[in-house]
Amino acid sequence: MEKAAEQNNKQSVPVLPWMRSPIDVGAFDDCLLPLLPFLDPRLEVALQNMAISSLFPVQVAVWQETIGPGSFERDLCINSPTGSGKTLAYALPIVQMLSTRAIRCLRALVVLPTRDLALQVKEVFAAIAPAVGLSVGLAVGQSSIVDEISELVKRPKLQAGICYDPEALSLDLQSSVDILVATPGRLMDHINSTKGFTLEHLRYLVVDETDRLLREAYQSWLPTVLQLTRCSAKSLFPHANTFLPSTFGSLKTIRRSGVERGFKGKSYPRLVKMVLSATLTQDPSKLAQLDLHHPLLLTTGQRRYRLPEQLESFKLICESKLKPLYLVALLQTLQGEKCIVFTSSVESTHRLCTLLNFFGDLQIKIKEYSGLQRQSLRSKTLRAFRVGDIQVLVSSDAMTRGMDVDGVTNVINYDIPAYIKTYIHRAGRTARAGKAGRCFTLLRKDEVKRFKKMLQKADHNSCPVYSVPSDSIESLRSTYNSAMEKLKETVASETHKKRKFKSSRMFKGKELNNQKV
Ligand SMILES: Nc1ncnc2c1ncn2[C@@H]1O[C@H](COP(=O)(O)OP(=O)(O)OP(=O)(O)O)[C@@H](O)[C@H]1O
Repeated sequence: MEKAAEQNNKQSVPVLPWMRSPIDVGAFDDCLLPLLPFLDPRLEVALQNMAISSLFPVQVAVWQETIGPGSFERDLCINSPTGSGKTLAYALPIVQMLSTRAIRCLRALVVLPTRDLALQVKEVFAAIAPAVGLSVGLAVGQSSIVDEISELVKRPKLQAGICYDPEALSLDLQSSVDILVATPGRLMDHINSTKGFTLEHLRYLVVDETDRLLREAYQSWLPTVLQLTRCSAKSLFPHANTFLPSTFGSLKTIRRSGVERGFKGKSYPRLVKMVLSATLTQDPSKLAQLDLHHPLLLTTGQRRYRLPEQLESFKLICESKLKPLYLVALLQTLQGEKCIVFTSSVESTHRLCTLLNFFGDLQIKIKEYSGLQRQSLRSKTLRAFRVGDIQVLVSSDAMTRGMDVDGVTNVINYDIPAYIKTYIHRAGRTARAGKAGRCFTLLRKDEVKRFKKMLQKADHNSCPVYSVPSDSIESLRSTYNSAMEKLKETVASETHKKRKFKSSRMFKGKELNNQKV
């Protein structure tokens, strides 16, 4: 026992020296808005309109390091549990800092791994930024690239009959947004091809869900952004010979080499980075990619992984083949409370959702949400789930990260997550913002030990068995058998359709190739 605990502790000692002396977010209390030093009164009103009357501890801690005495001098790495309010923790100080800007140009960029997540974060900025005259844009590929460009870049009004120099025109393009929330792919599209889209004035870069974003290269977006925001002789006075509006009035934003102590070789004002996750990586090689300046870690307590305090975990132990029955019985006891059921793959998400919908008398609206679906369908499902038209969402891990849906009181792991990180992100869809929530995990007997060990990594030692009455399982058997029959038929017909579709596409492809020859 002791040996295991010792090993766990050893694992949690970070390799990087700066990670060993973090700011403990746990030492902060909530802070009522009127008591928050330097808060712009216009932002206070905007927050009140969002029904926010005080800031959460992580938000107070970040405020201290940005608007407070910390003055954005260090890059911030924020490791704080799911639902603790990380979005506002970075959005509020950025908006407050930019509230005094004279000329509109792109000064803050927030990058997130998925469209739905980017949309959600944009909503938070959109609720506060207009109060101080700032505008927020979204680059996620939701609309056509042409529409997106017209929202991000302002074109000069041209008068008919006058001949314009195209070179001069492209210099006149200006950003329509101060803050941009983007997914990496669309960001790269704009960097590569949108005239007038520039990162030369960027002052804040937020990498939300950092460990997920660092796991994949996403068209090398990070090295590209870092390269474009690095100081160079050219970026010192980019258009020295032209009288651009951007060189007037916004001199503060022009990058120049700093001579201040600690800033040698860095541009100044340097690009401030804020990186966040509920399971922030401690891997030095991954963090090195971010090129952090004198980083400061903000984390809650000693443990690397933490679950929300209000989360209760339960396990349901059953044979593999009885899992659907236990799930249905559990859903019945939850009586239509908002619930997310997680599976291990997009295929099993589809199968499970189809099967559940064959249990005719459940009287619960159940839909799937997975990476297999078109984005538009996924967003539609999510909207319906938000407003309560759907009560149960069966999801693959596409849903695990960051999604904030009000009123989700239960999370069910139909399949045991492979890692504690996955458990944290799944379970974290409930028990958010200090509210209560429950996470149920269906387990085979032989999985119980592994599951217990996994939860210990997050210091989560209480996970009692949740018993489903055996008579409710028995009463479901006949419905289950007929639902399974229907599922088999549906799967067979879908496989047949897929094959037909595939072969018709191959045939069309061959025809096209023959035409080319
Ligand atoms: N100061 C506050 N007062 C009341 N509610 C708040 C406050 N700050 C944030 N919230 C609410 O708390 C919820 C969780 O916030 P947020 O999505 O930022 O959490 P998070 O830490 O980013 O979680 P995750 O790690 O899952 O992404 C949201 O519904 C948000 O509106």
